Amino acid sequence: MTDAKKQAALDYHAKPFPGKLSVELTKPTASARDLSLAYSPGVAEPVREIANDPENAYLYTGKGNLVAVISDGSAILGLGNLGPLASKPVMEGKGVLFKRFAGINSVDIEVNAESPQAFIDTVARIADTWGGINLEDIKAPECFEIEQALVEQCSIPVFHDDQHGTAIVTAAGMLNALDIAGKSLDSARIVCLGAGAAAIACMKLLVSCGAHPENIVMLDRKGVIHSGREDLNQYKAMFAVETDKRTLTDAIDGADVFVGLSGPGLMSAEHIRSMAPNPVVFACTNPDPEIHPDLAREIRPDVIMATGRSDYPNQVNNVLGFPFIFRGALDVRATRINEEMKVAAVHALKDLAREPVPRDVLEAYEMDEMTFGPNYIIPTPVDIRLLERVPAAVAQAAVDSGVARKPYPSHYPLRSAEDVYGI
Ligand SMILES: NC(=O)C1=CN([C@@H]2O[C@H](COP(=O)(O)OP(=O)(O)OC[C@H]3O[C@@H](n4cnc5c(N)ncnc54)[C@H](OP(=O)(O)O)[C@@H]3O)[C@@H](O)[C@H]2O)C=CC1
Ligand SMILES: CC(=O)C(=O)O
Ligand SMILES: [Mg+2]
Repeated sequence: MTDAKKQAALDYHAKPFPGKLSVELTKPTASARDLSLAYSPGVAEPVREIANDPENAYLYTGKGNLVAVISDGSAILGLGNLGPLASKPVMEGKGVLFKRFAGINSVDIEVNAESPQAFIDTVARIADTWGGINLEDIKAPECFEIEQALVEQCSIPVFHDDQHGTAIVTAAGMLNALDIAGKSLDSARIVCLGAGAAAIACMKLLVSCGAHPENIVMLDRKGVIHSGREDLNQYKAMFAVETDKRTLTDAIDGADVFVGLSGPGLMSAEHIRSMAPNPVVFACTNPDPEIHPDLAREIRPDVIMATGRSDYPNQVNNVLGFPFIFRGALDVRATRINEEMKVAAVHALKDLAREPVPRDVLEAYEMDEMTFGPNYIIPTPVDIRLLERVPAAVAQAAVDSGVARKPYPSHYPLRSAEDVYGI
């Protein structure tokens, strides 16, 4: 970023007052009567009702439309382990996106935990008062153990966004990009740089969608994850292949697809030059991708290029996933976000990209045209149709797969993030 853009980003967060979120009141508080209902003595009535039946928390508190965004700051974007406090702008940012795109209230919680177990215990102890828990920017491999334990211990959806949100959006974009490139997932040769939270989940979901594990070469800091390595954790070991390739240079030669979920600037001009015709490059590290899109396009005019950023075409970023997935899950009071719900979200996102783009989206992006093709493989986050389609698909999948505690919402499809209660 230029110095001017860096300053603009700091000013945005600092002025006119610090931070990006605020709490608002939803009931009148002007009179003594109002206060006697909102607080003492009136507040005792819902307390008694909830003590009698915990389900009443959905009726008398904001629980049903409230998600906790929880991090330990151990993998903040691609910036690394900078700790809980430094993660707060990102977690507030996730809250902004929950509210802006899906009308979901959220509070960020940054946990200073000395171990995965301490983190699990902290979250498990507060879980009951939320509608859902969005885990964010927790590094691998700890994130896998943390998420699994919390899914098992909690009766509300627990979703590690960097794993599943990223994987859902990547899979949707990938299916479209390969289609545009005249290729298919089941025969594509895929290189994944990174073997952490996002990378492992993305490759797992691509395999569920039709990619062949033997066509995937994954790399971590030590190079190619191959069957001869003895330093692999169980998650990386799932992707170990028999190969004599050892470096990114070896692996990328002739590859159809590059997925970067690793660190900035790790893909060189030589790497992209050596890829197969019509290469698909998802350089998804934030804020600075594995290769700059301008450089990628200059070297490979035939590339289908995506990044995690808002300021270039094809934003493959979990912002297209978590607000809408939680919307659907909350609205049917799902006990978890299962594979069926994730796959439903993939297809809703993928299919929407193939429809004509509304004028207000073009205006928001200052474009005359966005048409399904190399520069438009996935919808943009401001597309209101996401709120209509993705929660509906997720909610239906939750009902069909038996994890919904309420029927498919009668007020669906949703038309506005300001009107999500169906009142
Ligand atoms: N666009 C999007 O929506 C999203 C993008 N991301 C991006 O993905 C990246 C990873 O995030 P996440 O999975 O949560 O983090 P993790 O810490 O869980 O994983 C990071 C992975 O990157 C690997 N890595 C780091 N540096 C290098 C390197 N020089 N060469 C090869 N591999 C390297 C690490 O290797 P090792 O295992 O050896 O340490 C590790 O496997 C971040 O940059 C983040 O911004 C994440 C989520 C969403
Ligand atoms: C987008 C996101 O969640 C990340 O880069 O970590
Ligand atoms: Mg993240």
